[in-house]
Amino acid sequence: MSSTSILDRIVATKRDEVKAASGRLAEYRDMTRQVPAPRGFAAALTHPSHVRLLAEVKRRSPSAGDIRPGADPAAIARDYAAGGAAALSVLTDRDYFGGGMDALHAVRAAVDLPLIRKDFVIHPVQVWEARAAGADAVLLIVRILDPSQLAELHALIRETGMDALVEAHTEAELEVALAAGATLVGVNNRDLDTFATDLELSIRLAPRLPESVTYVAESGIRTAADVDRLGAAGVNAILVGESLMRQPDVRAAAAALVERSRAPGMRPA
Ligand SMILES: O=P(O)(O)OC[C@@H](O)[C@@H](O)c1c[nH]c2ccccc12
Repeated sequence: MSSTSILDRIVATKRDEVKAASGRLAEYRDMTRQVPAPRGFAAALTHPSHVRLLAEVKRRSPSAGDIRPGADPAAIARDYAAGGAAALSVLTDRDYFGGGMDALHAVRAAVDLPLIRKDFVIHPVQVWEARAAGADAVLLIVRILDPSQLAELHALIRETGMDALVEAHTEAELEVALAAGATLVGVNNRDLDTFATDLELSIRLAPRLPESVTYVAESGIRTAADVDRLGAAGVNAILVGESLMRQPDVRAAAAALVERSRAPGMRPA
């Protein structure tokens, strides 16, 4: 029996979205002249001895269902900023994650932190659309791109002045990310085909990362003890969505992780 994975379905949806939007590429490119230059996203996630929090606005996911239905992205973003997040991730996929470009625009207007457009990016129009909305970085997922697409999109993101967060889920994908020249790399602890999450993955792969690369551990991060383990492994930043979005007091929850991530000796010298 063959089954279509959720990731395949999401990418099929993206192909439709991109087809509908591709005629607006020039319009988005023109709009980028009116928006402020990108803020340093990777720089905000890099500190010699602290772990930095990249906090995600995430209302829903295919694995968890509703996480915080009806959440106001701008209000969540302000709470994350007040809690000490270094940068924010905004899911712009509508059908599977309950996000949207409207959420990215709203968050851009609400906070000054660097922002990443979190989506399943497969086409240049999505990069220009992100920059036109004031994004400072764009996610690229190795698993859904062939090497020439990855190279093309990576180069385009850098040309716009944004940073690319290149996401891997296996050692082989990590090698592809590094070979593409990525200087900001994420290891997603969640398998996008099965949704199984294993925090150990980003710890196991940490030694593969050169010192010059900013390393982000992604998904399934909940507790101060998780931050300790990831910090000891040398990660620069943690990408956290669901566990923060589920808290009644989002600001306090973010602040608790941030406090831990600044503890002395958090990252090995
Ligand atoms: O909600 P979590 O488990 O804290 O995970 C956040 C983030 O890592 C996750 O949303 C994510 C990482 N890579 C992605 C790619 C597409 C969609 C979502 C993701």
